[in-house]
Amino acid sequence: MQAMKNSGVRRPKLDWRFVQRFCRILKILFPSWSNQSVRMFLTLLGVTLSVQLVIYQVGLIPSQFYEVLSEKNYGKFKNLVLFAVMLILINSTLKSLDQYISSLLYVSWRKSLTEELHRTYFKGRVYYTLNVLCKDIDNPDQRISQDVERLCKQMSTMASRLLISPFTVTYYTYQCFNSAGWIGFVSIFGYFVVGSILNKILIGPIVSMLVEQEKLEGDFRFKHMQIRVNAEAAAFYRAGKVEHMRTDRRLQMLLSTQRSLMNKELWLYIGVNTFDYLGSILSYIVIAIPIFAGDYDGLTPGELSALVSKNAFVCIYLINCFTQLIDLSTTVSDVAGYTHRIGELREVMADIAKKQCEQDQYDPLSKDEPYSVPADTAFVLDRLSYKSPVSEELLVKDLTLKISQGTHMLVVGNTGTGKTSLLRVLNGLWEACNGSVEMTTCFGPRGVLFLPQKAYLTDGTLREQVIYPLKDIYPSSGSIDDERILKYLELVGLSNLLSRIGGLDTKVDWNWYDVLSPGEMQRLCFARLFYLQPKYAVLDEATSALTEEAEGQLYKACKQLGMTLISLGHRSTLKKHHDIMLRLCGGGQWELTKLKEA
Ligand SMILES: Nc1ncnc2c1ncn2[C@@H]1O[C@H](COP(=O)(O)OP(=O)(O)OP(=O)(O)O)[C@@H](O)[C@H]1O
Repeated sequence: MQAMKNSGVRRPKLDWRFVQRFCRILKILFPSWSNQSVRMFLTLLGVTLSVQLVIYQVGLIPSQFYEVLSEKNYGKFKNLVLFAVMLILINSTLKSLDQYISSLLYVSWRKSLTEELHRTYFKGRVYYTLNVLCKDIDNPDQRISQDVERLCKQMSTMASRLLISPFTVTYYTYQCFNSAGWIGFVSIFGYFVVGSILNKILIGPIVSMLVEQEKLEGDFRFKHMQIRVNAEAAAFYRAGKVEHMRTDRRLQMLLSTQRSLMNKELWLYIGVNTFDYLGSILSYIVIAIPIFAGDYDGLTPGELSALVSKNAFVCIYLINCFTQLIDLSTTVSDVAGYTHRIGELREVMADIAKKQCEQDQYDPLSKDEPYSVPADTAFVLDRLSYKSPVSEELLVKDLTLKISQGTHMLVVGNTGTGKTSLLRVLNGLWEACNGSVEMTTCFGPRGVLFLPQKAYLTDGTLREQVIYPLKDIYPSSGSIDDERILKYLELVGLSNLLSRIGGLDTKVDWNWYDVLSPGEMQRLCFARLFYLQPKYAVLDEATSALTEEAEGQLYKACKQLGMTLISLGHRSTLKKHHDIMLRLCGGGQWELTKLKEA
């Protein structure tokens, strides 16, 4: 909403930018000539052309009936009926095939476009920056799931009509020119041009309103998702009333925008329908011109009515081709709206990905020359200063320190002093304002692993929770891997979970956040840590929901497994597990103290 109100932000319209964005999307939908979508598209073209040939034959049938009936020729009449039935059967089969291929195209397009968006979305840290730090774009999830779906649906419904129109327009223009002369042909074309200009004017405001409506649709859905995810917390507050009010408020905003959109669409509908019905009268005016000019004076009434019927079909069909194009206006306005939303998302994601790629090039690990930092060091911070993205005040100023193997470090400080932000900077999620931070070891099982403050559980089986973020177990380990997982589940005190769930690989359809207590979630995250056994474990209040005794056991186990710990926390009992302590004092100040003598 805010973005739309900014005077600097261009409103989405049916303009050149739309054409560019649309062409870029087309490139994704049709990546190469040998692509499946291209083959389907060509088949669709073949089928629609065949439909047109059959329709042309069907259209000529009434005039043949006039002729046969006025001659009272029973034999010809019988053959004509059989011919007509056959044509209708072919026609209905081809039309069904047309619908079927359009649906297949929709699925294929949706796959290509969504997968392309996913590729950039999940590249590096793009999804984080987009969802947490980037304020330029609303509801990326909705754009990827719903907007792509609707765009592909609308395009697939348009496809066959758009595909065929150049052929039908050319053919029926030629026929119309033959039967009604240049006056008929020019008047029909003029009529179409006027209709198109009017429609372009009427579509203009609809596109930007549709974009706004989709944003509000996303906000409304997000509100429901928020309640779904936090149902228990809301229920403890007995927050039904307030959430009801807030959710209704979002619904009202959405519905009022939908109403305004419909008001604008009303004018477009009036335009489209008037164009349709005026078109049918225009066809008779076009036919009337040669009749009143006396061109057909020599014909008998039977011949004249057959000719009028044939000419009427040709002219009506040409007008119909144009009205079908004009009827697409509402679909075009939808396509334009979704194209802008998806195009905008692609552009922002590409920008973020490019920027992150440039940043990563400065990563010393990716440089060719040997790095001078000792191998037993994980992070080197040199006069590092950072701040939160929305504030100008430094959280930490000129922090210089090395995090080395075997030296366990505790980071403490008041709320909001920037402890978790330090980890964000170490992980490359946030940029430093000044100075440098270098991660001199890799990320993952053999290097550094972060346990964030909010335990993250993915969807899937218990095994998938434990081995996360690995995709599969180590292929060679087989049953040894099972034993390791079971051992670590026991070590963290979660063996009961295994019997509760029914096995490591039992498929679960619940949300892990709903069935585990915060303590159990933290224990599960430790099982993950033990399984992955990194050299360095960065723990952000990872034991806050556990007893001090459990905390002690888990820290001991980490050390026995050879991990160097970097912990954040408020508890004084944490001190005894660490060698040095970094205190963040706020306002950029910090102090480093030794907890144990070496
Ligand atoms: N995504 C964000 N966008 C803008 N500001 C943020 C964001 N995340 C955190 N901040 C702000 O940055 C400051 C430091 O936050 P941080 O999470 O590092 O605090 P912390 O010291 O870890 O606090 P706590 O002890 O409560 O975990 C806070 O003022 C916070 O509001």
